[in-house]
Amino acid sequence: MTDALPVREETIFAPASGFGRAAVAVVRVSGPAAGPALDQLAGGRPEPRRLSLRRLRDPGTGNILDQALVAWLPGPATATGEDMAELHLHGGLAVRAAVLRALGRVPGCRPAEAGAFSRRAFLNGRIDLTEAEGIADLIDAETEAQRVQALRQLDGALGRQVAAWRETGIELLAGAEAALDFADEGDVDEDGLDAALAGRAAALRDAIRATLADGRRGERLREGFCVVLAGAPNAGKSTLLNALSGRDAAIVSDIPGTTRDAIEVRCDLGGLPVVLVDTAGLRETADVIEAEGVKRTHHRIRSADLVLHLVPADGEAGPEDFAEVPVLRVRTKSDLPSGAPGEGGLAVSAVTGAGLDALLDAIQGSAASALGGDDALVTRERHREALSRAAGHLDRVATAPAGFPPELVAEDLRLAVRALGEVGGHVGVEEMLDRLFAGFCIGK
Ligand SMILES: Nc1nc2c(ncn2[C@@H]2O[C@H](COP(=O)(O)OP(=O)(O)OP(=O)(O)O)[C@@H](O)[C@H]2O)c(=O)[nH]1
Ligand SMILES: [K+]
Ligand SMILES: [Mg+2]
Repeated sequence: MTDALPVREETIFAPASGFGRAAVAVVRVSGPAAGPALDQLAGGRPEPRRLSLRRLRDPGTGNILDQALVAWLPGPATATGEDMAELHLHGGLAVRAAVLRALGRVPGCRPAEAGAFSRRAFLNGRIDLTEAEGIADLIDAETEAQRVQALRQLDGALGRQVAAWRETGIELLAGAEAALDFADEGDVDEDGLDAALAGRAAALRDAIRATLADGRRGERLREGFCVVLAGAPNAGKSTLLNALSGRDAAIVSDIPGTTRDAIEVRCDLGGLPVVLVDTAGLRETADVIEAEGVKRTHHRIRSADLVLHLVPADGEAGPEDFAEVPVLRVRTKSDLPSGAPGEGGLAVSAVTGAGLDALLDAIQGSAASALGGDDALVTRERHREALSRAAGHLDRVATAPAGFPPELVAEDLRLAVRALGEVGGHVGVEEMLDRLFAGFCIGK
């Protein structure tokens, strides 16, 4: 990132490790007063980038607070780009509270709000927006596949690709601007330039569209593969949710219409994140609360990645209309004598456990084919929206009819570059102007 922003004036501090007692608690400090904070609490700044054992004292009273490992990390080559200090304390609640209190007394120091360290890292150009999102996703990752995807994004896979596209877009824009400048002077072959420009814009558009045609694998992996359990009341949905997740998450009873609110349980199936959703049984009902539950069920079904349509061995199939969502029919209560002959699908019994492993395998298989395949670069709707917009502007350039006003071509390229810049948080035009003047320097 090239847009240099001023270093923040304030110094922030916060525990970097979790809450609750632990062997060690790490407190991080970032900003111009990080050094003075070490001077006042630790009696000086140790050798940079080395952990040193120090007695921490309250700067007001001189009382010893803890024995801690202390690091002095002068900027700008730090996580935030600012001067930083790290205090590795004994992880007791009172120790940490006392040290945080003492830091609060250092002039210019204040507690950090959520995300403040990453925000500074972004503002100081240490990471781009996609890397900041990668950090957040890595911290939130619950399954192996999510961890791998988050780390790939933190490592810059998406950021680098989009930056390369943006570079190409800036080159095209510079070319278009130059053509505009010299159009009146008659020393540029306008038709030839237009054809080349259109061809390169089309290639860039196609590259972006190919990346977008990923079946939303990246977003689904972040959010979890959503499996909705649906069927008539008393089909055994809540019982099956509990059996599949190994948790007593949903209320079960022999009263039809027990479940009203959708109940979600997140699971790890072979390293893949799967969200199981229990829903209200589908039926016409005069009960307003149950009717609201049924409405919510329909909503859940529409946004599902897979619907398990539960049909009890001893009962009716219930409604069959599940729109465009993939449906797996599951015959429940297979321990009961069957009223109707089985018509394919899987048969399970929550009472005997029969068929549960096969059902889990089937769910895992669907999740694997939806989430697996080539590594997805796009992991959020934000990326998808900006990239689609960029591709749309490039498409207008690629398909512009002969004689299309060059100002409008340049404007579309500018908007495409801007949309690409939004992905990584680079939206400045300075860089573009630098390049324009550097690449087309003709003594004007
Ligand atoms: N024999 C047998 N009974 C089951 C099985 N699964 C569920 N049941 C019983 O079927 C009844 C309904 O189970 P629920 O899990 O509450 O059914 P549901 O589909 O969630 O019902 P609603 O929330 O009312 O739509 C309960 O009495 C369960 O004990 C099974 O595999 N075998
Ligand atoms: K029930
Ligand atoms: Mg239920």
